[in-house]
Amino acid sequence: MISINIQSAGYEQNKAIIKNIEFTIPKGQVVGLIGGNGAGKSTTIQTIMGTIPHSQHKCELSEYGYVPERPILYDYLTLWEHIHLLIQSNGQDTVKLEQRAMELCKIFRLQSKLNEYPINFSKGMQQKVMLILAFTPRYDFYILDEPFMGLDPQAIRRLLTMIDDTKRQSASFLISTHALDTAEKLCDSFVCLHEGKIIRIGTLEQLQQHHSQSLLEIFDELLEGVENAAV
Ligand SMILES: Nc1ncnc2c1ncn2[C@@H]1O[C@H](COP(=O)(O)OP(=O)(O)OP(=O)(O)O)[C@@H](O)[C@H]1O
Repeated sequence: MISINIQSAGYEQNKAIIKNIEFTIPKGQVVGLIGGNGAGKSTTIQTIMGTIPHSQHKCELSEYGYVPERPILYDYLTLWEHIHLLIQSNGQDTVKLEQRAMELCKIFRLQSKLNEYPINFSKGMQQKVMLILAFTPRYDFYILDEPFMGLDPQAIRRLLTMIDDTKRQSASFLISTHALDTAEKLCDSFVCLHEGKIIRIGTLEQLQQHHSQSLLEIFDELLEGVENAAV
């Protein structure tokens, strides 16, 4: 189980963007981080990863796979060179990693692009490259920031299958997304953020409380409640 405990975090001294973010990610489970634009999802992820400039937090992580919100690619490396760089810097079995990377390139239909430069790929193809790099080594924990963004429907289905398979091997996931219909089916529980604070935590059943609603309807109601209370 991974425990996230963030007292406060922000980009400038004494200017907290997120506050009191506490939740756990049980082994073999997918936790969805949901919230509107600017709610603090990426800031929470950056804090967990220890890359936010100012923070008071306690999150003990070992190695993990990470897909950033926007693809991070080297201008002068081909797809194969990106994979190779990752394999060389990783302590796991090189042959196994190469096999796995090639398998993932096939899954995402990029096997014919190995000698091309990802910097020139379409947005969705670049997203696939980030997924291939994150899923090549086997980790116990993965942080995926908006992983479905730009993916075609086939790639979304394949990613969902990959997450499910990886989860079965006891890996945990923290996934930030606006794709609430997908999140509803994928995630075991949800952390709902608004203006840098948690407004609700729970499974879909716990969030539904009285009657069956979609995650989108629940989130809409939660926001309405918070906004009305603020008036
Ligand atoms: N590098 C930065 N410097 C200063 N402020 C930032 C920076 N990045 C984000 N912020 C601010 O932090 C707040 C939360 O942003 P964050 O990116 O965490 O939201 P988000 O929930 O991921 O939003 P979105 O769904 O739009 O990606 C916003 O008010 C944003 O302007």
